[in-house]
Amino acid sequence: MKVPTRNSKYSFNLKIFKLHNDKKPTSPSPPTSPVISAKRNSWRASWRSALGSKSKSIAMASDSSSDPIDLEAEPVFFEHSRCNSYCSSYSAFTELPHPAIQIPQGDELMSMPWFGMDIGGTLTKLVYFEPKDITPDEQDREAGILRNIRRYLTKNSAYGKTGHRDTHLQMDNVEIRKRRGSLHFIRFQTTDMGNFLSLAKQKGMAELVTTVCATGGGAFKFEQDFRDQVNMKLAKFDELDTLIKGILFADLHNRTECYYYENARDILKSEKQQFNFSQPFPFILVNVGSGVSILAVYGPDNYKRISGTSLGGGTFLGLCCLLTGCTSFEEAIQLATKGDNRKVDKLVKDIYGGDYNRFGLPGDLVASSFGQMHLNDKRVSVSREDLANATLVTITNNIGSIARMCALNGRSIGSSLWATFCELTPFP
Ligand SMILES: Nc1ncnc2c1ncn2[C@@H]1O[C@H](COP(=O)(O)OP(=O)(O)O)[C@@H](O)[C@H]1O
Ligand SMILES: CC(C)(COP(=O)(O)O)[C@@H](O)C(=O)NCCC(=O)O
Repeated sequence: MKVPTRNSKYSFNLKIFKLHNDKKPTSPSPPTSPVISAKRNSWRASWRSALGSKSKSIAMASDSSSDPIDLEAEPVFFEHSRCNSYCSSYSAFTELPHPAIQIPQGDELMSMPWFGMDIGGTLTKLVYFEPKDITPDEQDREAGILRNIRRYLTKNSAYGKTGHRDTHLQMDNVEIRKRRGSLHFIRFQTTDMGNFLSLAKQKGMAELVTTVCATGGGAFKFEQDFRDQVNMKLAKFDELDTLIKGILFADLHNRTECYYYENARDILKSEKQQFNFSQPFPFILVNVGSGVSILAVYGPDNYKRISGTSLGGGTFLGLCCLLTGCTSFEEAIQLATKGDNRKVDKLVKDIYGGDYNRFGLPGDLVASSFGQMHLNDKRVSVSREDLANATLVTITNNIGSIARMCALNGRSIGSSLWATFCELTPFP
């Protein structure tokens, strides 16, 4: 994967690295396409019925185990916030819980308001379902507190010091558990959890909400705080299980969610294009949060966490703050947009004087990230923007390389750890 290095509008949204089989199949041949699409679409049927959707789909036994993974294909992406960070949270209340998860009985999860939370290492993502099909009768019966919460969340886009509603991500006309309404996406710094709990208490949430579906490490870390401060129980769902379900949910409700870059290798010609994610399995999912988890996904309920790296979004932000003195992600990205990593990194041509032809390494390829920064004259001439850009390129290139290595290892290493992966990937 090549990450844009200059003159491009950055957003840190590399979350899904799709290694898809859009290219000609290699030996052995996969089934003919009608069979593939019927099989691959089978997850949609069960998904739709779980969500109570009326749309028709092909219902067949799910088995995508013969699908190859094309290692040469370009990665595809989902918009960062809606489908990735937030998907854990909204899938929590759209999906049935894992059998091992203790879910409260009765109406605790069914009564409004409906919230889902993903409490990550950096950001907490809160999803609120606003019912839009409230009958006059229901409106009369609606408790004052519930109405106030609804109004407070939907009329504002900033809450407390760091709370922010991403209005551009809002999903309207969504059907969940036979109710129709909008999904609102709110985020705040996880370090602000204390303030969030105070605000929740102040708005009367504690009197109305007894259980909230939650994913992410913070669902464990803050469980007791929720109980003690707002008398709320957390129904915990695993973040990676729900991540996959959330992606499928988002794609089902918004077919333009998944995209890739055409001509990705040429930044001037590269163009964002919609990607058809209707036949998704198998794929490699790279979930870039504070750290990075890499999953091989074979079906909605069939995946493995095959690798990870501690060099993730948190590293980009942390290093940028250290190197440039910036204090927010937005600032870091702004700086990176204007910088030039070539003033910081050592390129192949800085070493070879041009391309390293024998192994196909172009002169413009980064040979050594930050490789010029040991030289005083280079150090004094770089800008904060260049340093931010080089940090972004370092982190994203590294994630891309690891993701690709994971796929390649799957082709060549036949260990038990990789058993399913190898089985699903007919390696030539
Ligand atoms: N507004 C923001 N504030 C902080 N980090 C952000 C923001 N927008 C994007 N990010 C990036 O996203 C990363 C967090 O991603 P996320 O998926 O929410 O991870 P986590 O679940 O670990 O909190 C940060 O480390 C940062 O690189
Ligand atoms: C521990 C995590 C799953 C937590 O998820 P996050 O809050 O970063 O989204 C993730 O940070 C991770 O996979 N870190 C990499 C650990 C490793 O394999 O080196």
